[in-house]
Amino acid sequence: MQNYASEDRYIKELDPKKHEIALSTEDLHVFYGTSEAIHGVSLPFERFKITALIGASGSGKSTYLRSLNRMNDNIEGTRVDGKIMYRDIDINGKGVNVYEMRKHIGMVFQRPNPFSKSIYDNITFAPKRNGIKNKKVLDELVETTLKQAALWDQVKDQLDQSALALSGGQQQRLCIARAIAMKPDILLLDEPASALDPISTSTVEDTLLSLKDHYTIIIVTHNMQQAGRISDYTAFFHLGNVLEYDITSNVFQRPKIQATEDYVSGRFG
Ligand SMILES: Nc1ncnc2c1ncn2[C@@H]1O[C@H](COP(=O)(O)OP(=O)(O)OP(=O)(O)O)[C@@H](O)[C@H]1O
Repeated sequence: MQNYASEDRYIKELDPKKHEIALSTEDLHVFYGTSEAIHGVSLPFERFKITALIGASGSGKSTYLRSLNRMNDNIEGTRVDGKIMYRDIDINGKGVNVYEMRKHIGMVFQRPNPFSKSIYDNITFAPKRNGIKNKKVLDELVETTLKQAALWDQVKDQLDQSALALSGGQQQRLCIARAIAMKPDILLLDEPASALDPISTSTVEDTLLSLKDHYTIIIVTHNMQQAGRISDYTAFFHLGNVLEYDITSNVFQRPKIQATEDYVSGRFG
């Protein structure tokens, strides 16, 4: 792979008076043992917008995404330095209740991973553990979240059936519904459509577009067309650095950095 200079970069500044920033990182470094996978990334994530993280395999997208709600804490030997600012709190700091924080910053993984339970129980599992016991409230939560995830019409008569009997695309939308049942502010998605067929992919994309009225979404994707279709901002990762961050149409149509142009035009990746 061509070696581009990491100093040659363009990171669009967002004026905090005009753009409400829901989450940001400041000089974030991630190490696996002694190996540094993320080299000081500073990015803002605007509220109620979709930001796509793109870049070749191994460029650090998933590592960075996982840091945003401290999923890397679960990987032994991992160290994360730098700030992750959420509502004026550095959630990478000591003393943060990670369980509480993840209620605000939820995650959906690449492979649909519903629990081996009914559709209804998948949605209500975490809210119940969180103290919601009222059946009417839980019923409403199931209906609202399944509607938001564009799944209600297909499953409303089979809520007691196993989630594992759903198609891959339906399972992924159930996982999105399960994540939003905790009413997070921010949704992190790691290639949520890469295991799906084109029709299911398109439904998941429509779901994400409708969700951005209520959620700030950060999505890792290998699919350039998908980033172009759904995201407002795009960050281009290369060897653990972000070389370009801008409005998506600029990144794809008027990239400022040669590496970005080469990547989005398919010259490497
Ligand atoms: N658990 C781990 N332990 C050690 N190194 C890791 C681990 N996970 C990722 N890495 C390394 O960190 C770097 C970034 O990987 P990461 O998976 O974040 O990239 P990516 O851009 O998401 O790639 P892909 O698109 O293939 O998922 C790579 O060099 C990878 O080998």
